[in-house]
This record gives sequence, C-alpha cells and structure tokens, in this order.
Amino acid sequence: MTDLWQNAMDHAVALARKAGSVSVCLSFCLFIGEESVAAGEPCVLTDNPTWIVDPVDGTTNFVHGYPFVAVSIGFAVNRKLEFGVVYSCIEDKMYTARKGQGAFCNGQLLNVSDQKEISQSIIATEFGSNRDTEVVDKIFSSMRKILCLPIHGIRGVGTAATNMCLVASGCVEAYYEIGIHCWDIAAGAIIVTEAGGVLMDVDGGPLDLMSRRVVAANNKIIAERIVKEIDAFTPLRDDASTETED
Ligand SMILES: Nc1ncnc2c1ncn2[C@@H]1O[C@H](CO)[C@@H](O)[C@H]1OP(=O)(O)O
Ligand SMILES: [Mg+2]
Repeated sequence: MTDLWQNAMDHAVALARKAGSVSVCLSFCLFIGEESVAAGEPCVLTDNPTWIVDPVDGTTNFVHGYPFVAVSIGFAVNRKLEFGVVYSCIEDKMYTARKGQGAFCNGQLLNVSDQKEISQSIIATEFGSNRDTEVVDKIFSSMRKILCLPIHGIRGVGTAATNMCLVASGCVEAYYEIGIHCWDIAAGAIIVTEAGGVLMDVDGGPLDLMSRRVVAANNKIIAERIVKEIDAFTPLRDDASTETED
C-alpha cells in the first residue's frame, strides 16, 4: 500500500535542502510556521494534517554567523507527529524520522545514548531569549542545580531542533528548555523518540507541544532526574489566543 505520509516526508526532505525558502503546503493540510504566526496566522493544532515549520531555527546564530542553523519541518496528524525532518544546514546533516521506522542522519540509523548515570551525562539547554530578571534567575538556578548534581557538562548550540537531534544522536543525554515554540521542537520530538528517547514536560508530565516547555532525553531515568532540578515557569502558550474546546 502506498505510504501517503512517506511521500509527504520525501517532499519535506527535498524542501529542507532549499534552506530558508520553505513555503510548503499540501492543499488539504494546515500550516503552523514561525513566520506565518508572526504575521498573525493562527497557531492551533487540530486533528487535521498539519505542517509545523521553522525555516530558520537558530536565528540569532544565523545573524551572527555562529555555525548552527537548522530548517525544522514536523508533520502531525490527529495531533500526533507522523514524521520530522531537521536539516542542519552548515553541517549538511539531514535528520529524518518517520513514525515507527527509526531516526536517521544522512541515512545512518540514530540511537540515543544508553547512559543511565546523570553524573556521566552531558545536558543541553539554552539561556533563552527572555531577559526578565526573574526568568533569567530561574534559568540560572536550574542550570546551577543540574551542573552541580554533578554532570559532565552543559552544552547548547543555539537551535532547539539541533539540540534535539544531538539527543537522538547520543552526543548529549538530554535537552531541556522553557520558552521555545512548537515549530522549534516538533520535528526534533519525533526524531528523539524514533531514536529511542523520551519526551516530557519540565514538570514530568506528558509533553504538550503548545506549552513552550520540553525535556527530551535518552531515557526516563535521566529525564526524571533533571526534571527534579528544573525551576519551571509557564510562558504564554503557543495556542493561547486560538484555543478551542476539545
Ligand atoms: N524570541 C526568541 N529569541 C531567540 N530564540 C528563540 C525565541 N523564541 C524561540 N527561540 C528558540 O529558542 C532556541 C534557542 O534558545 C532556538 O531554537 C530559537 O529558535 P529561533 O531561532 O527559531 O527563534
Ligand atoms: Mg526556531
């Protein structure tokens, strides 16, 4: 039987190669994109097939020439991700994952790290974009507590999509951040789970794509260990102005 979404995924791969020029929509699909939402389009995830796109993830990096920028294309049906494509443009790394079929980087199968000891782990996170001192204090407090568990180190390449692919690749054990948007993490989310990893909210509950909070980890042990140390806060949801009743 023809795999309809595989065809769509191949289309996404081809488009991601044209980094920065993504303007894609099948006629029956909805679209959530950083630029379209900034232009006033709704940001609501329904059961309809929906593209969730960030044409340039790592905008600050891009502006400064810091060499990590990604195109992120997720595709959800019935609010569940069917596939994800992240193209790390400068590195020329194409990460792909189709539900139930594994995660790949340039065609090589990806597996998360099998590390269970937090003290042997590298954790990725970011300082974020919010400069309110209360928020910055919470971000530093979380980092301080996690660093002093202790862990091997903290990293972050400035793009959520790439940070998640690094979890999928086994280079870092986990990535967490508060303040990102659904288009930053949608594609990376399925790449992480297809590589064997787990996703959760920063309070340990299930991931909510619209909540602007994410923990992606190689396993539940590491995820739950860092959740204990995160000073959580609650940014305005991505779907705040468009929430519909279920
Ligand atoms: N207002 C903002 N400023 C900077 N980074 C932001 C942001 N909102 C979300 N992010 C995302 O957070 C991560 C870095 O902390 C990046 O994936 C970045 O995506 P962006 O480059 O597409 O904006
Ligand atoms: Mg982004």
